[in-house]
Formats: sequence, structure tokens, C-alpha cells
Amino acid sequence: MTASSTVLSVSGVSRSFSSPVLVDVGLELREGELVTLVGRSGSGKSALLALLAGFDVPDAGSVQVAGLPEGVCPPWSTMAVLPQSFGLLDELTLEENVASPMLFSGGPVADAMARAADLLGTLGIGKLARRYPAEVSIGQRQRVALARAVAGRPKVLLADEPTAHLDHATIELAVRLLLDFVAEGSACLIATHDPTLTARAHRRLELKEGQLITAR
Ligand SMILES: Nc1ncnc2c1ncn2[C@@H]1O[C@H](COP(=O)(O)OP(=O)(O)OP(=O)(O)O)[C@@H](O)[C@H]1O
Repeated sequence: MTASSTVLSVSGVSRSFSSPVLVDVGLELREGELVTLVGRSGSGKSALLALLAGFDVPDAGSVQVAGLPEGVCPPWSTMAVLPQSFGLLDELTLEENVASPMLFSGGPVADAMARAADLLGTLGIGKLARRYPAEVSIGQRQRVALARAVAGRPKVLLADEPTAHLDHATIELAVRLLLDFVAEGSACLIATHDPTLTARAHRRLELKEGQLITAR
């Protein structure tokens, strides 16, 4: 892949539940891009992320990730998903949670733990590394989930409201981490209501009445 190649390609995607939620949605995400996805509550942001992650199947259209055959659920090393509920593993410490994508893909333990410590430090929670998720605040858990999502340097990160529980100064840390992450050749699509995050994105998209448009 070249420095500006497409890592996520969506064409003609539609999805209805009791009524149409997504209608003929198209999207291309390229390496190096941080793209935000805004839209009113219930507009379909999470539904779209679920389709892109392979957690749901569109009624029509296609989703292709990093050159994988269509319909193949991408591995964590290719696509990371940061859900609103974080999905941390309660029985692992914070640093073990962050290291887990690298450990699961067979990387050296020392390297994985060093990167985990580095990422937790970058997000201001290095001193909490040995604690368990139940022993920290919701905003601290959210930072752990963000660190874990970028830890394995996936080609694509899909994040659902990743700054919802963070204060302004901590959002700045998160934005810098995300910009550094995409600068290394990944791409990030973030569903968000956060104006700070949206202002710093390379591109802004909006879901409106089922259609994906360029946001102002
Ligand atoms: N599995 C499902 N079954 C039925 N309806 C669903 C399902 N998932 C989503 N919906 C509906 O699709 C619409 C879009 O929901 P979605 O969660 O994608 O919105 P959102 O833009 O992420 O909202 P928010 O900003 O509140 O998180 C809503 O009307 C929701 O009720």
C-alpha cells in the first residue's frame, strides 16, 4: 500500500431496522486521515460503525477493509473498534488490557508492556497501570480503551464517542494521540458529539436522514 492509499471503502450501503437508517451510504477512508462522523442522536452513527466493523451486515452495498475480501471480519491487527461501552477485560490490569492486542498477535511481551506503559503515560494515567478497571474512574477506563485501540497499530480505528467522559485538557491528550496514530499511516473514523475533536479532524462527515454528507 502507498502512503495515501484507501484503507476502508464503502459503496451503496443501506440498512433498515423498522425504518430506513442508512440509505445508499458511500465513504472512503485513506491512510493518515482522522475523520469525524457527527449527526443527531439516533441518526445512525453507531449502526454505520457496526457495519464497517463487520458486526452487522448491510441490506445492500459493500464494505471493503484494507484489501481484505468482502465479508471477511477484519482481525484486530487490521481494524480496532472502540465501542461506547469500552469492552475492557475486568480480570486484567490496565497495562495488560492495553498490551493485549499485541500479546494476542504474538508480539514480544516486553515490547507490548513497554508500549502499554508509554501509551498510558501519554494519556496521563501511567501511575494507574497496575490497577484493574473496577478500581478507576469511567474517564480513566475510557483512556485505557483508547490506548488499547491504538496499541497494535491497526490500519483502521473505528471509535464511538471516545472522549465522552473526558475533561477538556484530557481531550487534548486524546486528540494528540489520535493525530500521532494516523500520522504513522493508519486511519480513524470517530462518531462523536465532541466539538474539540471535530475541530481537529482532517475531514468532517455528517449523517442526516440516512445520508452521509460533508459537515460544515
Ligand atoms: N439492532 C437494532 N434493532 C433495531 N433498531 C436499531 C438497532 N440498532 C439501531 N437501531 C435504530 O437505528 C437508529 C440509529 O441508531 P444508532 O445507535 O446508530 O444512532 P446514533 O447516531 O449512534 O445515536 P447516539 O448519538 O444516540 O449514539 C435508531 O433509531 C435506533 O433505534
